[in-house]
Amino acid sequence: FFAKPLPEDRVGIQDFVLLDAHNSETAFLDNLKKRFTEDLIYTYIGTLLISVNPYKELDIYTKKQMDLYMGVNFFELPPHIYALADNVYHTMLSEANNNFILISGESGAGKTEASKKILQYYAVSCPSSTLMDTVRDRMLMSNPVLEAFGNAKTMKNDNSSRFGKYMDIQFDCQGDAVGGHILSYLLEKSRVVHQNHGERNFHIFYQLVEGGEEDLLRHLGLEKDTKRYSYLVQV
Ligand SMILES: Nc1ncnc2c1ncn2[C@@H]1O[C@H](COP(=O)(O)OP(=O)(O)OP(=O)(O)O)[C@@H](O)[C@H]1O
Repeated sequence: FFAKPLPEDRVGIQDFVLLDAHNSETAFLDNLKKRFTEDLIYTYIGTLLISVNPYKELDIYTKKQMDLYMGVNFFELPPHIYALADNVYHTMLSEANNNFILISGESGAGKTEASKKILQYYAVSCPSSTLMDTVRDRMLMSNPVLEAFGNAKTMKNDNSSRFGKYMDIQFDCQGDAVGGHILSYLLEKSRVVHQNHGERNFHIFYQLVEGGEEDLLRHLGLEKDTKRYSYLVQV
């Protein structure tokens, strides 16, 4: 018998709880930096997950990685967002209670991407039924629409969410997803008429003007040239 091969992760300390200098900010940051330079972007503080944005595609979100983390004890494998997602799911089922994942960080930290990784993980790992597929498709496929209307390029992030998002997935006692909600709040409406220097309006306006079909543009009285519209070319 062969044990599942563990991904390499022997850089620094995987869990800050084990850091000797536990009240030293420098030691904390050094550990994060050391791991980050080896493309290890995740580190735990107990059950809390710290993620550092790599700003490049890493080979850590494959189906193989998902399989590795499915149903495995939280601390058994190197820190990963899949471990967190899996742990929350199983805790919910075993405790028959609501559970939540709170994602926070400054603009560009990777919150939106993290939420998408979690959804993708559930899409693959949760039991599948026709209803589940519908829920899954709606949760996953609503993202591009929400991002078109609610995201914009800012100085910090080319795809910055300019609204808060609350998302819930409802599961039955078997662990099948049976429904969900996505609520948006505090949309930065002022961006429609004013953007700071170097920033852009919501993606949808450019997508419409540049990518809209001729008939639609004619119907809306628009021309295929974003430079004609002052709300789209503020400097
Ligand atoms: N895990 C990741 N792997 C690779 N690239 C990432 C990852 N997370 C984030 N990025 C990159 O960083 C960019 C910004 O991330 P994201 O939009 O998730 O930030 P955010 O915290 O939601 O920002 P905002 O608060 O402005 O919406 C992404 O468009 C992507 O290019």
